[in-house]
Amino acid sequence: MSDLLDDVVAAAGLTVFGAASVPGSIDARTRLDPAVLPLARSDDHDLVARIAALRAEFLSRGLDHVVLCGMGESSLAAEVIGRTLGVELTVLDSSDPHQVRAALDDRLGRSVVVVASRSGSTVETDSHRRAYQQAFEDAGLQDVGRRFVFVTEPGSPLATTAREMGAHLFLASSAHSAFSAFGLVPSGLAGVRVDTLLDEAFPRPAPHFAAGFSIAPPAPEPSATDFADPALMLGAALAAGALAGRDKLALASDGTGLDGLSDWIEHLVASSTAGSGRGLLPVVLENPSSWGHEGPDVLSVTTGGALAAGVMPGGGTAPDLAVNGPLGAQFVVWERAAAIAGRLLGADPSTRPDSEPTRLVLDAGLPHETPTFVDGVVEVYGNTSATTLVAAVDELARGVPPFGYLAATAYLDRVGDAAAAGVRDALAARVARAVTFGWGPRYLHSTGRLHKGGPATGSFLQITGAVTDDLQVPGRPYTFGELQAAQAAGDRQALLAGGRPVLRLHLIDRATGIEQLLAALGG
Ligand SMILES: O=P(O)(O)OC[C@H]1O[C@H](O)[C@H](O)[C@@H](O)[C@@H]1O
Repeated sequence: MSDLLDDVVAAAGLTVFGAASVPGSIDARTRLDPAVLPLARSDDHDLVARIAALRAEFLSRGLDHVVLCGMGESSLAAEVIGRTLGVELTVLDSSDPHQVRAALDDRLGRSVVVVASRSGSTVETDSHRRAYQQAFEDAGLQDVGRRFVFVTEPGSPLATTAREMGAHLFLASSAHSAFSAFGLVPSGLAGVRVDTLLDEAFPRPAPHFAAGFSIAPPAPEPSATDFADPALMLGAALAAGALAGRDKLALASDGTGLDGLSDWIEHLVASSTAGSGRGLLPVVLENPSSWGHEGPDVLSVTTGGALAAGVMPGGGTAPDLAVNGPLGAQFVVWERAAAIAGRLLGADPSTRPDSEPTRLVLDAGLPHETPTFVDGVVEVYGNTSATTLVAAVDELARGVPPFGYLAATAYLDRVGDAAAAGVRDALAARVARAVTFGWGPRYLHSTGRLHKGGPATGSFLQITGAVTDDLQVPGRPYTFGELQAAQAAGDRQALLAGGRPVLRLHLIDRATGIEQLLAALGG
């Protein structure tokens, strides 16, 4: 792959430079031409100061637990920022009733809730807002509206709700970005020094961000290499890789601290290249040498940058590309690179996932299905001739075409049932195909679009679980459990209608079922 990158770079007249720990390193700290810096918006100039003032107000009221309700781009950047910088932020992007209940039960009296949605109409986010409002009222807390912070676009229904509730409101008037209010408000309220993050992203002097930030003395006249553009190199490499058949983008942290970044990149790349018919399938790996890091259809990329020269990430496994730099610089480079790759691949950036399947199921009622067979605590649904759990999964995997992929999706509690994520590695070790893992409904907002809109080379293993403690969505005729079941059923129906094979495993007992599944796959 390094040859491919070299060709791309040479063709573009660029030079790769930086402290390369591996061939193909891209230094995300490389200075960008100020003319191409994004986010030249005057309305953000006081954002940092507003966030700091609001945090101080909350702390003075004893509100020190920040919950973020938002799906996809509206929560992923803030989650990565908090995770990377070690600042606690509770992210709620699930319809699982157990996960929602656990969040509501966690320090409710000390909680502030950030409701983030660009459109203001995303069903999960609206449901979370309703659940928190109800819980605050039931607990007899005062000034409920002032415990909410809304981040949305001007004119969205959420802006109206915020005003009606007397809540704090941040209007983000441009496209999603880690550096917009969507990334900065929740993380800043939770205690992240957002000015430091911005400094990492926009090396000084940054004329577009001058107001609100300290301004360094003018830099010396830049040399030609200072303006080599890592985003252009990375974007060109991603697109060139996809066009050359490397359409699985294996993403891993190099172990130097940017651990949640791959999930954010997954969403960014999937949404930027979906709709092109030849999108890149992001495959988030546990580490650089996990199953799935190599293959003729794989472009492997690590992110990090604190490794000494010559030290390979992941205990000696060299990736095709290494993108090095601190978190802020990574955000800038990846956002632009994904847009460039999408453009080169002919993607339509305006496509959004279809929420119609969920709505149809909610309207018509959940389908009545009978398991094909039951193995232990796992009900198996789908068109299979197998009679055991492992045989059914193996049969599904055998049907994946060469260079296709197997996507495992889990409509479970991603905190309480976290062990289910181990299914990815276990499956990948078993089948000679790319294997992805996504929590439902979170993945519907990112890779879900590729599953249905990309090449029809995927097979799908959907995992659902028994709900023992359901929760009503206030003001709606359904519970969180019913919403979750409708999302899972809607996705199954949409996949099957598109001719994609689907096997569903329903865990009658979640913890035992996960253990049983992992044991079966490892056997
Ligand atoms: O911010 P919202 O309007 O609530 O949208 C949340 C998510 O919805 C859709 O899934 C979009 O494809 C995502 O890119 C977006 O992040």
